[in-house]
Amino acid sequence: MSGAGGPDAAAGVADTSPAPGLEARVRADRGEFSLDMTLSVPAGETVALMGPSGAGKSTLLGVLAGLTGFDEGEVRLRGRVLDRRTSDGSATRRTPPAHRGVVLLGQDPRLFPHLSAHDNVAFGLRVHGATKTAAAAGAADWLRRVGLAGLGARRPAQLSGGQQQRVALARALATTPAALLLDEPLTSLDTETAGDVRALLHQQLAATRTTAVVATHDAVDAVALASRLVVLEGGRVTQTGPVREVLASPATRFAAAVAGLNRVVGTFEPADSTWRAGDLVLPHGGARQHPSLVAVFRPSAVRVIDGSPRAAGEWTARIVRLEQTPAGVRIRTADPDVAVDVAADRAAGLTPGDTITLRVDPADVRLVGP
Ligand SMILES: Nc1ncnc2c1ncn2[C@@H]1O[C@H](COP(=O)(O)OP(=O)(O)OP(=O)(O)O)[C@@H](O)[C@H]1O
Repeated sequence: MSGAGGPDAAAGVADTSPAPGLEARVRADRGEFSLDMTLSVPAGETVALMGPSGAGKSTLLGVLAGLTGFDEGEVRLRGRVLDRRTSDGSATRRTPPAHRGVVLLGQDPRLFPHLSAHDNVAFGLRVHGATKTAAAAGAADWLRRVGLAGLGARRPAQLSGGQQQRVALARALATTPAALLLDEPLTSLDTETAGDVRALLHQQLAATRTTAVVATHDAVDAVALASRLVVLEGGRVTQTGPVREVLASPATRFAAAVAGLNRVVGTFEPADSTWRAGDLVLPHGGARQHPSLVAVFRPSAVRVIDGSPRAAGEWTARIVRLEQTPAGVRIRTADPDVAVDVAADRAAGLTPGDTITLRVDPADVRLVGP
């Protein structure tokens, strides 16, 4: 998208950079924990934010919403500086939450319990200056858009969790925020309801071209809602890129776990053009001779076989843990640390400490850079 109207356009210089959406450079110190990162969400796009518990996702969203202070950095929206703080604290700018054009929607819909669904949405519009008539019409229109036409008279207590989240979404989007922040918005919903609300979110974010950040623990949310994924660990960005690229080539154990993949760090042996990690040896074309390469493969691509290893891709491993999964059993092994998904009957009789022989077809393994 061109930056027509920006300073370069005024000077007659073609500007091919994306229109500025939400941009932040934030350092926030919280005793033992510090958040130190940059974030850039082009206008109209959705970025997913994933990280383990305590990584700093909520802290970042709080900073962006103006609810949480930070120690150094800047938050900009549509090119306008909302907050700025230098390390010595001498130059600060602070825009209060109500004047930022940013809406934060969390797990809890936070509806007014004494107001009907319709009035909850209309209230948001009234606060933003709509007349009573316009607010009523807007509320009715938005309740229809989120699939709640006919339920406007109900109070939150008379709605299911998913319906309440739809009302909260209608209330948030009705005011056409410059940025929408979603903090695990589907976590408290059952799988089927979460799927419905996820589809609605996707549809409405796309239709309204709202600049959005969605913090989530679920890769399905990232794939369904976002164009880019930012992985945050220990207050630092460990990987960022198009969602599917990050999930296909996870740079950390956390990102691999999110993608449901094994990520095994090994070494390239130029002498025999192999890649190895412990007893796992795979043929290697030698095209990318990094000293340390990462093998990425699905837990379901690994088989437990009888006998001793005889070929490339077969190795012995010690079981450290057995986890029940809906589809069977996940076997965890050490040196290298690998997850293996097998049917329940294949895992019968196995216990932690046992040694087993495993096999992965080298064709099912992708060797990626370190
Ligand atoms: N006011 C505070 N004072 C001290 N530490 C804090 C404060 N707020 C947050 N923290 C710490 O900051 C870290 C990041 O917390 P945050 O809630 O942002 O993580 P998160 O990624 O959102 O986690 P979760 O996925 O569990 O919600 C945690 O270690 C937390 O204990």
